[in-house]
Amino acid sequence: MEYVLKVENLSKNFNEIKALDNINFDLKKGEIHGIIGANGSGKSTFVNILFGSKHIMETGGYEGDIFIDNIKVDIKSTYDAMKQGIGMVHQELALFGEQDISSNIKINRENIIDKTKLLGEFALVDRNKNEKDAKKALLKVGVDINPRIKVKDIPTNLKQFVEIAREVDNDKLKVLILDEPTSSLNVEETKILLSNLKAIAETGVSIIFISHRLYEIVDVCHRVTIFRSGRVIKEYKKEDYDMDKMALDMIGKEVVQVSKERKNTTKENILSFNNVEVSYGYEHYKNISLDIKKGEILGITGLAGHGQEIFGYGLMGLYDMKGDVIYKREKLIPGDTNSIIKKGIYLLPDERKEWGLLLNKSVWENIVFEAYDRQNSFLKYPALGKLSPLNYKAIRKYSNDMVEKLNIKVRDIGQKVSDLSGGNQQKVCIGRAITIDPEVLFIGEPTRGIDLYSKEIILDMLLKLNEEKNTTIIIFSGEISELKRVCDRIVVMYRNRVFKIFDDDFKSEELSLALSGRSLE
Ligand SMILES: Nc1ncnc2c1ncn2[C@@H]1O[C@H](COP(=O)(O)OP(=O)(O)OP(=O)(O)O)[C@@H](O)[C@H]1O
Repeated sequence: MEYVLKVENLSKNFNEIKALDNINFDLKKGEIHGIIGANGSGKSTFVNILFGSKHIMETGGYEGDIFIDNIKVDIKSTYDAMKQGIGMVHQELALFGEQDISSNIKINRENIIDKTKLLGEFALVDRNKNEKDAKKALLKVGVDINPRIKVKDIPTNLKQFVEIAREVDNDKLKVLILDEPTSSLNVEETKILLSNLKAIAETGVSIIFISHRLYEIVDVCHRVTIFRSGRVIKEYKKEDYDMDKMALDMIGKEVVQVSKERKNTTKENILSFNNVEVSYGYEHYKNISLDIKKGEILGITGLAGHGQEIFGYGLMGLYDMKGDVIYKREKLIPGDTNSIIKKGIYLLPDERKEWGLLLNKSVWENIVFEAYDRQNSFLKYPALGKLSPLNYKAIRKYSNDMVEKLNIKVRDIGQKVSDLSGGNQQKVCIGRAITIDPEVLFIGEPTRGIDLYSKEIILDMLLKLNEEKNTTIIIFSGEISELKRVCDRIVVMYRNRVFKIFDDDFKSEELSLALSGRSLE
């Protein structure tokens, strides 16, 4: 059997945490090999080792052997990995926003105009050829966009395609590692990417594919390896795929899906957007109106790039919003974030880099700091305000409870957030939002990058927050099946406007049609 990559007895410790324990893994030429596992099960650590990531070396390296084309290799840096033909797209995107798409794709592989034709020693970048190459690579991954556009002006879903195109442009690429490449893509874009990955694999490139979406894994992968607590629990061949069994292997117990009994009948609006205008980059939204009802869970959905995030982002100043916004009969100034938060509205954006996590601080500090900072919570002597010392006993109890309730995988609440897996960092953010206890909570893609067990825990927490505290929750997300389970109403955005609002029959064919701007009539 022709293995392009083989891994034997790979282990990795982060101090006392055993992130990987004797992993054996192989990858055939032209194979798409899926890796699945709960948050914190070691998937990213595994691929970070293969890609020579800096933080692996800085934390003592790894044990075990890695073979490329049957030759043992020592991967100590990203450079070593790239020399072996390994390319990787991380969970957190790494592009240069101020540069155009083609410069990002051709980075370190720029075409140079023949020096002999030039005076002097310096070489000139051949922009035309770069753009042609970039266009070719983009088409290979399934998108047709102008490579001259600056990366900062394209939405996250397109950035994901640009990053993959950057790796695919490398004609020495043997192994392509994709860590949750579809988490910011909608159903259509995911289909496009998956079918193009299949075509790329057919050209002989081998792919390691990490995802929390089982249906994608079984669609695109020839083989799947399941990680649990840093170990390989099982390997599935395509003919043996069974999603229920795979889920059970991954989590170690059955997952029960939560859902809401819809009963919100209030007519009272808590927050209204009246003919507002929103803009960012090249996008412009005009005359947008939406009433949000007190105590409801409102889902806002749409294909990526159609504006599901504009209300939360506009109100909190991440996008420019102008116009009339009324909160409990009072006029709000969009972008005046501090006073809006003080009034009881909070936003947890869908992009991780916007979360405002204090990466070098502990889990407990991240959970309580905003409530302490903005609301003087967790003080030993509340009457003294900020002069009071913190009530560490209460903080410890509260943070431990939150860690348990949200199933956050941590050594203890003193662990630095930067040391947590991506999914567990996300859960810390949700813990922070719950701690602030807002009256209105905007939350973007709350289950992105979250394993299928923890997804239910998060949705259940949101349901409880809504039921017990009557918090109005606005979830903007592309995960329609989840919205259907937990929302009172669902707004479908299409081409920069509110296309339709559904308040009863979520099963209707109309909801799917609305996503592409169509209706039954
Ligand atoms: N730099 C680090 N220092 C300490 N512990 C770390 C560090 N990086 C990762 N870990 C720990 O290693 C374990 C595996 O994390 P890893 O990121 O590989 O999980 P994952 O399966 O990719 O999770 P997710 O699905 O959430 O992305 C976790 O317990 C995590 O807290």
